[in-house]
Amino acid sequence: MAHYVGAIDQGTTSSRFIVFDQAGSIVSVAQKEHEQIYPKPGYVEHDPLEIWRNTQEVIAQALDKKGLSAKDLAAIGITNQRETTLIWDRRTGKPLHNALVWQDTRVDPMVHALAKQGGPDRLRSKTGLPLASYFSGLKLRWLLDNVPGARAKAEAGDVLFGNIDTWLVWNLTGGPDGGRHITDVTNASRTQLMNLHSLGWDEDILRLFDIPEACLPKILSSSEVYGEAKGVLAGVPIAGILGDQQAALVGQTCFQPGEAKNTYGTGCFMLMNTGETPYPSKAGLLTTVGYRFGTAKTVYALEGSIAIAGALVQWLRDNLGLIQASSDIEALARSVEDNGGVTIVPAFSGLFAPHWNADARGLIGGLTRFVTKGHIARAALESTAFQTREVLDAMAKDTGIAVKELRTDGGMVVNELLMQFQADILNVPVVRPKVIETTALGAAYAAGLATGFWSGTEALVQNWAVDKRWTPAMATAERNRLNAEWAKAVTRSLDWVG
Ligand SMILES: Nc1ncnc2c1ncn2[C@@H]1O[C@H](COP(=O)(O)OP(=O)(O)O)[C@@H](O)[C@H]1O
Ligand SMILES: O=P(O)(O)OC[C@H](O)CO
Repeated sequence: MAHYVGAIDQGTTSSRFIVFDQAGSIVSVAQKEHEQIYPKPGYVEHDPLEIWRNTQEVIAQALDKKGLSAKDLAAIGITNQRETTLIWDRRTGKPLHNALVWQDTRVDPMVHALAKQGGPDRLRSKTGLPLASYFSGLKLRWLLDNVPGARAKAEAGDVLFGNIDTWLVWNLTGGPDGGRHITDVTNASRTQLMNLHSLGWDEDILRLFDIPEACLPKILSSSEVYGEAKGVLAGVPIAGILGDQQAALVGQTCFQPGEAKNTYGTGCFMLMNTGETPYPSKAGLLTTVGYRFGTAKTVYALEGSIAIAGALVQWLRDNLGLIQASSDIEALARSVEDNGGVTIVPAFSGLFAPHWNADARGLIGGLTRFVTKGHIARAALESTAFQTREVLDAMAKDTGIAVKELRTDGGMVVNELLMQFQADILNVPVVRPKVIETTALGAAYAAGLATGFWSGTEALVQNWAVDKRWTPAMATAERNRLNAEWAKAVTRSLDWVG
């Protein structure tokens, strides 16, 4: 009998394959980074073939490490960086262009043009999303307009569109040889092409964006058997698909309305379960699909998306050479007592929630000759905490719910300095669960629920356990002073270009 469930977690910086047992504990893991391609300012691309190769490699490695094979897996789930957009040839399986990553801002001119036509309100009420370069729809439009011959082939159904989930399922189920062209409702909700109420592609928006429906995948639930894998996982049912932030919501077992989690990876994303009807935001949040398990009712979420969190740590490492490894930032930040008056606003792709200012750009403010590398490191970590505070305030404004404690996960939460500062600046306790790979865990849960490996959500809630809790320890006056400095710096970063 198969004792485990596997999950592919294809993130912005790396691909992982993780094997979980019935208790939701990690049995084996393998991970590989892929190249970030920056052809010009504002452009961010990934090579889809590299992602597919890495995915196959990490699957084989994770199984090998523990002497496992496909027979040991009851099912696999897939979770992925959302919105990242690619098109490929149905016959050859070859991508027609690098994938346009969610952070890529090349469609800003289209955003401005559509805004003049009065699009934003219509789009928000139908899709829950503001008009922004972040989502897939306009990225797909750019590819169809700019890759020679792509539009005609897409109209004929010979060129397929997908986010990374769709690309991986299609390849895992045979590629040109009968691969399934599907997505799940959470990923579809981030294209800005899906109607949040009918959960189908919206004809009006397809017309507005000039997208042929023939190239779009079929939208399915987040938890059902989509097909069997071929290759190294031959015969294993693929039974769960969730965008990575929704997967973390499931992995953190936020199944009750009002429960929320915050995932600190390349970006930082807070999602709150808002129950079975879409909850419109007036405070700059996104309304999105949280999850849909098989034929059960769809659960919606409010989301505060922050584009740059861990990516700023990577930037200090790769572009400035201040640190050798991301993990070095904590010691460097601890080498000083405070931020020395420095504030960093990492508006590298504009500012996302709650500002949605495409023309914002990053700044480092408050520099004096006193400032050292340590202060820069500290201000970099603090920027994630300040952005999270803005998002939590927006959640409270929209829903009237003051989160009692914040469940965290993602690559940055090993950073204890950040976790304490986060609790201090929110004035809310911050909790880290035992398993911080909740993104992969959520995808595994979706797959295991569909195949009966887990009996229901109650069993999953039993699996969740606290590793560490940080309680607020900062004086109110200091918190207010720091928050005011942050607000001032944000004002200066807005509308920098354009
Ligand atoms: N100790 C650390 N302190 C701060 N940031 C870290 C630390 N370790 C990793 N990171 C950051 O976490 C991010 C990776 O987290 P992960 O959840 O794997 O991201 P993703 O899913 O977006 O690929 C990177 O941006 C990295 O810079
Ligand atoms: O890869 P992550 O974890 O930074 O997540 C990216 C998000 O899905 C983008 O919306």
